This record gives sequence, structure tokens and C-alpha cells, in this order.
Amino acid sequence: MDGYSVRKVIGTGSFGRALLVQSRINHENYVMKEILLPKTQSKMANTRREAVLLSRMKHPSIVAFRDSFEGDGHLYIVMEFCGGGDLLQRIQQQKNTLFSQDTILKWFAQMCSGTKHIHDQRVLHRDLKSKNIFLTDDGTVKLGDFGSACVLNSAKAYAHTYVGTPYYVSPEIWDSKPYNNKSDVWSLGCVLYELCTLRHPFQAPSWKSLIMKVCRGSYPPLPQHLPYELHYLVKQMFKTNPKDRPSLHTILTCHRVAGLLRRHLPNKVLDESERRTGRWRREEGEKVASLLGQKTLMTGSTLEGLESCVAPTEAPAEISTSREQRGPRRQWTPGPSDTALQVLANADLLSSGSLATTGQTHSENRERKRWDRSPPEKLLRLLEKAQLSTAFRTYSIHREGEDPLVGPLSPGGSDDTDGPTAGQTEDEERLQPRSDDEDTDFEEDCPCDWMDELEQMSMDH
Ligand SMILES: Nc1ncnc2c1ncn2[C@@H]1O[C@H](COP(=O)(O)OP(=O)(O)OP(=O)(O)O)[C@@H](O)[C@H]1O
Repeated sequence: MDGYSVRKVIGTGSFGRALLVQSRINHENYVMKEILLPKTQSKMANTRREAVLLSRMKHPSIVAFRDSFEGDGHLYIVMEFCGGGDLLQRIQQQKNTLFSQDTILKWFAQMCSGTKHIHDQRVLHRDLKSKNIFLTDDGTVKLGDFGSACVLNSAKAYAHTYVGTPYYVSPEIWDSKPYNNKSDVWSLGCVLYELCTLRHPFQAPSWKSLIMKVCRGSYPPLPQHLPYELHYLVKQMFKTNPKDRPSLHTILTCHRVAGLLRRHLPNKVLDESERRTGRWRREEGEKVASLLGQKTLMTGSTLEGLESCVAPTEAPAEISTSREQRGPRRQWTPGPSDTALQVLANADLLSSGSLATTGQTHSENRERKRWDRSPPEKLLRLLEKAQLSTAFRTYSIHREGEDPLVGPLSPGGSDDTDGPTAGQTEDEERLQPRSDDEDTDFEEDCPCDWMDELEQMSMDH
């Protein structure tokens, strides 16, 4: 802390404050996030995750990590200051003047490049939205706020928690199905749509209507003047079945829009991207998971100091190599949707008389093993009278433990989704993108009986 002088508070998030600070050494401005550390060790490790992940993500389209340290019961993360503010503010400033095609393509290409970089390291951002994308003074965009990110090194990561913002959350989350890299692709599609129209794709007067629109992938068309490639891309990013959405690798290399986007990326970035060949970087993911699961930040230390503490012999996870060794494929553990639960914490509930007629039931879909395009009826019923104004906030809920409604973004909460734990296995097939139409290992026959649990909870309230 001594190395920085505080210039002003620039915002207060659910985690704590964001301060504009100046380095006493180089006199540059930085943003310092001040996060209250929880009391227990396990929760502390989760709080430290944002610092660890950000420190690993070195890319021109990602807010640069500078330093992190602890003191007075707080974790401080120092990062690059983006003088242009966030993209949401920028979009709002436009009033009704649409961005030029070049601006849209340039910013979107940068976002794709940054997101591809994190996906290559088996990390999901999970909260991509215009408010978490920042603009520098020279007009480039950078992904920020890794407070919701997770490492896909553990099948467990799928089972417990999803963190996200309802307006940007993909259909599979609402349906409590497994999420993966394609869930970030959906959220990025929402940001692209906002850039093209200055509006959110899924405008709705109620939660019910919002979820219905999301689950059906139903949005107003883009303005006619935009190129066909963008129309086509948006359509694909909003495919309700994650398998049908293109990966970031595809968008940047072989999608119809790739040529337009690549014109807006420096050769250096393209070369690096190609070097990684679109494969998830297992070894990097394991390194990150290892840091998250086994080590803590030392008071006053940087993450480089932290890295040196990791014993090279410590295996990050128990990894089996074949389907036989692994036993049956890991399933998404049925449990209430995080987001839905958080919403329900504040929601008035209806009697069970007003079922929305939304097409096929889940059991019918299970038999046919098809993607359910309709949101779960019970969820819609429960959310019918909830306030929609909270749908732009980030939510995170535990599915297990004493209080499932407390998440890492609530005081005293935590998010035990990632980091290696004893005996965990890695579902290699799920994590490894293959060709574009099959790089989502999606399990369609996951039962959705968490709805009963959810209904029971609402009755208990
Ligand atoms: N690197 C950055 N450069 C410039 N402004 C930033 C940067 N990081 C955060 N901010 C700004 O600081 C404020 C707080 O941001 P932060 O992401 O920490 O919380 P939030 O997004 O407001 O809330 P939450 O994280 O709970 O959703 C926001 O106004 C955001 O635009």
C-alpha cells in the first residue's frame, strides 16, 4: 500500500472498493481493488482467485495485472487503469448514434482475442458484459473483472456454482445444464449485439419474459446496414444449443466473419493466437489451478513470489486418462441454478396455479435427448413476479452448504467451484475443444429436478 497514493474512489462493487491510485515509483495511475478477506482459509483462497487469474492473463486485450498484496484484513489487487471507463458507459454516451462498422469490428475483434486467450488456458470468465469491458485512452478495449472466473480443471467446477449476470446468461445456465467455453461465447454475443444496436438483445418487461427470450434465442434483428457476416455471427452466437455456437478459435480463424475481424488485430496478436492453435492449454490451466488450490498470496508479495512457493512435485489433480479409468462420465449435479436462487431470495412467489405453457416437458426432452429450447416451467412460475431491475447484477450462489443463497459476492460468502481437491478427476473430453461443431461436450440427459428443491425453498421462506 505504501507504494501507492490514493487519488479517489472510482466505484464500489459487491466485493469492496475500486480506487484510482498513483504509483510513488513511476507516477502512473492504476486501479486498486480493495477486497475484504473472509475469515476462513478456504474462503480466503477463493477471494484470492481473482488476483491469481488476472496475474496469469497477460494479453493486450486483458486489463494488465501489476501487483497484489494483503494488509488490514484486505486483499489489494493493483491493475492497469483504463482511462476510457467501461463499455456500458461508452454505449450509453452514444445516445442514439450507432457505432461505425469499423469501431464495432475493432472492439469485438479485441474482445474475441482476449477471451480466446483465457479459454486457451482453460479459464472461463463467466461474467462477460459491457460493464466488465474497459476502454483505454487510446480507444482499445480490455476484458476486466475476473472476480467470477473459474478454471476448468475439475469436473466439480460444473457441479456447484455458476456466477453471472442474468441479462448475459446463456440458456444452458437457466436450464441448469453444464456450462463451458460456449457460455462465454453467448455473453460475448450479447456485448456484440449491444455494440451493433446500443440495446440489449433480450429486452424484457419481466424475468419470465427475459428467460423465455434467452432460452428461445429470440432477439430483434440487427440493423440492415451491417454486413451479412455480423448478422450471421450474431445468429450463431445465440444458438440455444451450446454445441452449435462457434468457439472463439473458430470466430477468429475460419468463421465467415474472421477475415473482417482479423483486419483489426495486430499481426503479433494473430501470430500468438495461431501458435496456440485453438487448443485449451492444459498445462497452463493446471498451473493456474495449482496456484488457486494450494497456495496463498503472501502479505506484501506479488504473484511472482507466490509462484516460487509452488512445489513442482505437487500434482494439481488426480488425472485419469481413459474413459474406462475415469468410470462413467461426470454429470452436472442436479441442483438449483445459482442465478435463479439469488433472484428468488428477493422474489415474491406466485401460487402454483399459473403455469406457463412452454412446450415440451423436461422428461419428454430427456427421452428424445434433444436440447430443450423452452425454459423450465417451474422456474418461470417462481420468477413471474420478481423484480427485473436486478438482472444486470452479478450473482453467485452455493448449491451446497448451510445457506445456498450466500455467494462469494455477498459478505462472508465464497465460491468453491475450482481448484484441485483430493481425488478430483479431470473430464478430458469435456474440456478439450475439438472441431467447431463438437467442441462443447454437453450432457443432454441431465435431470432438472432441482426445481423441486427450489420450490421447497421458496415455500420455506
Ligand atoms: N481497470 C479499470 N480501469 C478503469 N476503471 C475500472 C477498472 N476496473 C474497474 N473500474 C471501474 O471501477 C468501478 C468498480 O468496478 P468493479 O468491477 O470493481 O465493481 P462493479 O463492476 O461496479 O461491481 P461488481 O464487481 O460487484 O459487479 C466501476 O465503475 C468500473 O467501471
